[in-house]
Amino acid sequence: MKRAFYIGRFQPYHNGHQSVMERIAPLVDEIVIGVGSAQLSHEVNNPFTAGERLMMIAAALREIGVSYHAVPIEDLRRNALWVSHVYSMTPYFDVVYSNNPLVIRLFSESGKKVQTLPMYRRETLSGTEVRRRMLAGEDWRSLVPDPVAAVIDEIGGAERLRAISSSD
Ligand SMILES: Nc1ncnc2c1ncn2[C@@H]1O[C@H](COP(=O)(O)OP(=O)(O)OP(=O)(O)O)[C@@H](O)[C@H]1O
Ligand SMILES: NC(=O)c1ccc[n+]([C@@H]2O[C@H](COP(=O)(O)O)[C@@H](O)[C@H]2O)c1
Repeated sequence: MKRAFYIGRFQPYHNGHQSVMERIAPLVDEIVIGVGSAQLSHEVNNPFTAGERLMMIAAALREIGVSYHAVPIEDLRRNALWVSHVYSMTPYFDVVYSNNPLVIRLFSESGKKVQTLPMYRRETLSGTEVRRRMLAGEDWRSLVPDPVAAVIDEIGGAERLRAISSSD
């Protein structure tokens, strides 16, 4: 059984994340997905709860049909202990896929195999751009899988983000 680990904040889950999942899925038996900064929500840069992000991931991955475990992971103030913290919360995995320099450094130093993947249409596919468009009232739905847009609509995500932003 080969498992890959992929962590992100998924604020929200977008088509860049989906392209990463599609590329990893054929290479492994299961994907272990870390929902990072799980303690954060209701902030302009982190509007969604860990539970809401789990709903987005479930909706998106139903389309791919990959086996996965999604695990919320809260941040820890000590980077040197973070990899052990992740291990304590996740099923065993063989390889990490990430483009985050700190994540790459911490897992590499622990001896774990780390792979990077090329960014996919990064000029538009970022959580930052999806949130910017939600705030500006521009089209954000085309940047996320349709089932994720449905989840965000169901929880009133764009309205929440605008309300949080205007009370800042
Ligand atoms: N367009 C993309 N193509 C490939 N990988 C991506 C893309 N966008 C993000 N990633 C990668 O997915 C992982 C999780 O990213 P994250 O959830 O922080 O998304 P983000 O779009 O970078 O978010 P934000 O803009 O909110 O900081 C990281 O390793 C990140 O580099
Ligand atoms: N010390 C820590 O808590 C620590 C270290 C490295 C990464 N992380 C988390 O891992 C996730 C990485 O995801 P991104 O690639 O989306 O930034 C983030 O949620 C980040 O906060 C946490």
